[in-house]
Amino acid sequence: MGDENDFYRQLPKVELHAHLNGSVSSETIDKLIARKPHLNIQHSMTAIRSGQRRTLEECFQVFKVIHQLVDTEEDILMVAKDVIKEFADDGVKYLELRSTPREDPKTGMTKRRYVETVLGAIRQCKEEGVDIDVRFLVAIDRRNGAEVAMETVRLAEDFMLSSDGVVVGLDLSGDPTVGHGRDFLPALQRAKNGGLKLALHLSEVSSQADESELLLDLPPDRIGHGTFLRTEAGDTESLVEKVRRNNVPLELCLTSNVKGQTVPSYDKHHFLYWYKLGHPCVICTDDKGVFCTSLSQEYQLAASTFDLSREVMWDLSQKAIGCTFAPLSVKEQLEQTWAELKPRVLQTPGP
Ligand SMILES: CNc1ncnc2c1ncn2[C@@H]1O[C@H](COP(=O)(O)O)[C@@H](O)[C@H]1O
Ligand SMILES: [Zn+2]
Repeated sequence: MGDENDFYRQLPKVELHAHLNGSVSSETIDKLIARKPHLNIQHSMTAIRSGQRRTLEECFQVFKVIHQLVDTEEDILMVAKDVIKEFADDGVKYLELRSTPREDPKTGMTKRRYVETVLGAIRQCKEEGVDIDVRFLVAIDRRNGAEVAMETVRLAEDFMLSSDGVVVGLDLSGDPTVGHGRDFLPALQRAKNGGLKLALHLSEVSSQADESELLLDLPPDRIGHGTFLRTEAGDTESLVEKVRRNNVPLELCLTSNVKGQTVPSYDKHHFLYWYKLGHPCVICTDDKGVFCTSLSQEYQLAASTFDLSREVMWDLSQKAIGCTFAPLSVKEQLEQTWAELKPRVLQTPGP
């Protein structure tokens, strides 16, 4: 009798929505705390455990604490390598990591060095033979405004051309209650014209209808969360219709949304709505460290909540390949990997 945990760990998976500093495991947090005892940071300040919930605002406080712990090149290298290896151990074959470049005059960190360090971690994991293909999305934190956003786009453009295909796109994230998407339109438009793919957090909270309406016209290449797309009415065409017309895949993160209280319970998660429409949906973790989860756990949770079979979950993980920002040759390789693993993983007897 196949154990469900084992099945979901062995299921080959694609992770497309993972914030680097939100993905730091408690083991890595231990190492960081040991490096910086003077900060007096406790474990309870960096993670939201099972059964616990926080407002989204409180979640953003947690990131500030983690950022204090991760403020040198050495920290970033360690964090990125640990996170990549943890995803690989969890059966993730292809990962798109995202992170906001930070500078810190105290440690001498620059935004360019920040990105170079993450790319260095990706390279080292590859050299060490870690069985995972990793790409990077440069993140814009909406809190930092339009000017910084444009700077970030320029940085991303540089790396897109010099990183051997590792930097593939841009993310718009950060506290959704801060700022307005219209301020980021010029930067996002420029990025898109320059060939960067766009993964945008959209309608993570209610009251973002105007912004989503505007940003959906870009259109983005993928949408993070889209929790309130369904209920917010647009002016002319509904937001749902716009998303469907452009066939923009959704990155859906069950635990993140429930623990962050933008979705009242797992069974009310908008996954089911979009899945039933036959719309491309990719299950993701968002912040596996902060929300104490893993991608295999998220797949298992979706399966148990919505009563989906192993075959259905296999299809979901396979369809995610088509939603990656990887070049066609990589997508074909991944399809090959899925095909090779299928008989062994799927056809072992279930419960
Ligand atoms: C919970 N839902 C969410 N909504 C919006 N943005 C989020 C997020 N979770 C994480 N981030 C974004 O990712 C940063 C941490 O990783 P990096 O320092 O970039 O690696 C946060 O500061 C925030 O900007
Ligand atoms: Zn996110």
